[in-house]
Amino acid sequence: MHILKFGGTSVGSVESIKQVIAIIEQHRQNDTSIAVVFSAMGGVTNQLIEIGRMAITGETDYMELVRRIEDRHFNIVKTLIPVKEQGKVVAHIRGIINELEDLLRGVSLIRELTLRTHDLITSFGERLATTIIAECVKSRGIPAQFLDARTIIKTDAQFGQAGVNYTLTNELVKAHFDKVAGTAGAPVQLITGFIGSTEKNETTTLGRGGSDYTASIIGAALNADMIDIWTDVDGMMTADPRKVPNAFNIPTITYAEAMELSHFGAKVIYPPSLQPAFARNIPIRVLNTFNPTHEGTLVSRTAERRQYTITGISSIDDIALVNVQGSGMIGVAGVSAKLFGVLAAHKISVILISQASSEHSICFAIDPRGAENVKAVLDAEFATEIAHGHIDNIAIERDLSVIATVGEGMRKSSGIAGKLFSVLGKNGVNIVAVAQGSSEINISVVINKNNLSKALNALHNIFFQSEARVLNLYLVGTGLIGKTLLKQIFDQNEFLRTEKLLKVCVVGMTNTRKMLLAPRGIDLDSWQERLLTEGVTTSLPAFVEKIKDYNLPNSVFIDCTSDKDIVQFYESLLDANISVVTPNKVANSGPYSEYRRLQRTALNRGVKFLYETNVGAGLPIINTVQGLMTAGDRFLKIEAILSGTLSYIFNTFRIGTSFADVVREAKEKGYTEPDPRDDLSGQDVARKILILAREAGFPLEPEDVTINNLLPDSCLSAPTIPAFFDELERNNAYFEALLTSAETRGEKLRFVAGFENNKAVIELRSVGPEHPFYMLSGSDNIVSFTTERYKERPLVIKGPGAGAEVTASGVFADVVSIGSYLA
Ligand SMILES: NC(=O)c1ccc[n+]([C@@H]2O[C@H](COP(=O)([O-])OP(=O)(O)OC[C@H]3O[C@@H](n4cnc5c(N)ncnc54)[C@H](O)[C@@H]3O)[C@@H](O)[C@H]2O)c1
Ligand SMILES: N[C@@H](CCO)C(=O)O
Ligand code: NA
Repeated sequence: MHILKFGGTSVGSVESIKQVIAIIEQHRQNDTSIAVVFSAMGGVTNQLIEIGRMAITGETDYMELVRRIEDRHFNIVKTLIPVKEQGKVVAHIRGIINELEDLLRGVSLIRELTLRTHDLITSFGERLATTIIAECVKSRGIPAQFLDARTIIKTDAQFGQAGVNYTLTNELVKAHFDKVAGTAGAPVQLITGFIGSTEKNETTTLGRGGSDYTASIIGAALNADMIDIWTDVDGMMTADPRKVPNAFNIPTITYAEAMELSHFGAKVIYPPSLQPAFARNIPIRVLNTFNPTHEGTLVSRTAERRQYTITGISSIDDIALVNVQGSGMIGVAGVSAKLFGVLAAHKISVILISQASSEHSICFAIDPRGAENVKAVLDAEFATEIAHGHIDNIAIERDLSVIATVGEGMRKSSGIAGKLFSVLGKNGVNIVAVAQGSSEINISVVINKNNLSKALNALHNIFFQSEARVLNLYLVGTGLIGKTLLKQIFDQNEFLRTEKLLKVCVVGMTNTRKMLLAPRGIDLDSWQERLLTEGVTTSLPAFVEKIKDYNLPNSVFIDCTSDKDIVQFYESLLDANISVVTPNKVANSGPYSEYRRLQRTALNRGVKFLYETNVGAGLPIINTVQGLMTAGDRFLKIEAILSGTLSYIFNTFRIGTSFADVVREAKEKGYTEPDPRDDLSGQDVARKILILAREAGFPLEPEDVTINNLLPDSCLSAPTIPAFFDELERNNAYFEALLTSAETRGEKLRFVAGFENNKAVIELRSVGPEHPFYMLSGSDNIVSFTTERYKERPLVIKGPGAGAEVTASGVFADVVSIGSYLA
């Protein structure tokens, strides 16, 4: 025997009832013997409750609502039953509605609605729906029979949520089905869900999940092979898809997991109502009436081997936490008995409990709507203890949520809690309380409500690993480097997704004119167009505020400008657990205290502040210095060529050519700063040697760097970039003289930065063929580190140190390393 149960949405309309009939026919063709349980048409139960309420207050409009219910049912008859049979069925329905109307007249006369009558009124929903569907099924030539569950399910008289008398019920169910099996054609039993009756034949209802309960009771009594719960979603999902867009179907789940998940708000099934079936080890499938070929979710005692260590993540979005603490609780037996005794006596349901072994405090989560009441109750109950100072005031904390991570795979497997806390920590989600039962299949954490969506998505992303981890990027600056970076991300996305399980998603971008924020991602093959058409006027403060508002997990802010004002936002971004990656040197080359503060903030927040491209573009210079420092080496001396622009210029400039033209070429090749005066003045190199010295452990200030000027004063003071180029033209002889003097000695011009004995000096030198800096070409940078461990021969890094591709690539590598760190 196979039991099918169809919920309210499955029997809510003509179309869905057609689906239901098709599913029943399918089973008949497969020759399975079935019994089918139905809920009321979607919305009807609530309408009946409303009608009852109106009837007691004497409002007569309730008849209007009754008419609407009647029309909805008649409409099914008219569309799904052949005309010649309609009269009989309409009369039948009319008869049932008349009974309801008589009952309501009684209620409105005596102005009283007992729970008993309330149950009777709501029973009409299932009775009407099942009657009609039975007629529809029969009219299709399928042998079928309407079965009023009140004749087989016997309960006590606790109206509203009646307790089932299993002994009697099981006997009646078996007897009925035995009799049916002996009847010619063995008609399919179409059964009203939700209702039963007392021994005195008074109508009762079975409470929440009532029709599932009916299916479960009958299935258990008949020892069914399977129970199918047909609903309007493809089974249970790994998380609520409204909160976690990447949630997906769970193919198999255990009873225990289903129970844990549903307690935390996964509403597809209500497992307590399936208890009779669980007890008999009857598998249950959750299926979609509107997508009947989908495999849905199989709920059974053991789940098959899983791909993931956890099964699902669920949440209760709004809870309050009550904290009872005080020195008088330590080592005193009976405090918790008293506490929870009082809560039970006041019918206060506790969602989660946590007590640390110090016994100094107990906290528990409750529905926030009851918080005031709980406080009053506990204040009264513990008045003496509070007065004597044994217990502090009862404290209530609100605006919290609880997230449950559930799965049999967590049992006896280490590292899961570690992963969970680490992900939340790296995303700046503070954990207010924690609970894990010894069953180990549920770890629950209480967090601030405003972090709920971020936490759910971050956890889902990390635990369901076959899905790539998402990095959310915000890019400021879509100039040379920014644009190249976007192109590189676009080209590399597929590789990152498949090989590194990393999904890099650009969710915001801005330049000086427009900004665009799209939490669902911006397509990188058309970002220019989108920024132009959908972007709004740039406001950096607004951009940063939005980033914080979105509160997306694994967020990275990328500053691809040379702007001085953006830097002020870094700290607050890091503070909000957003990593920062930048080729912009401004932040790291201001006062030492600011440099230090950013480092500290990132460290304290567990996020990253990365700037490899501050020195030597994509060359691994910063990482190398940091590596040596971490391993305890000590820096003695740094000597370097750190300007790609100046390297290119002195490798290209010849007597008889224009120095200004060579500078223009460097700019066109993408080597110069947005303002090339920064390169030629030595400012850019000064910043770099300052940053290197700081990374090497020396707290240098900008004024500790001496720049021996390369340029004549008139060039240095040029007010605009065009004026600067004019001055370069005018001073061509000066640059030729420099070059000639070097060449006559057989040497080359090199703009060298040196750091030794706490002093940094930058100057133009001419070096001979024996010098390691002689053999450089193009935009090459070179840096030579003399350290305690690299003393005899220095550690040298050399290669192109400027240009769009190599710089963007260095920024990209920083971004990807954050992806690995967060994983
Ligand atoms: N070119 C290189 O080889 C190289 C190497 C290493 C580091 N860098 C650094 O990369 C950074 C970017 O250089 P680039 O050549 O791409 O510059 P760019 O002038 O081409 O681009 C700068 C972008 O930033 C935007 N921008 C500037 N201020 C802004 C603000 N306040 N708000 C929003 N957007 C703003 C501009 O609109 C533009 O899109 C600089 O800090 C530079 O020092 C460059
Ligand atoms: N303008 C810089 C870019 C690299 O930081 C240079 O020429 O070296
Ligand atoms: Na670098």
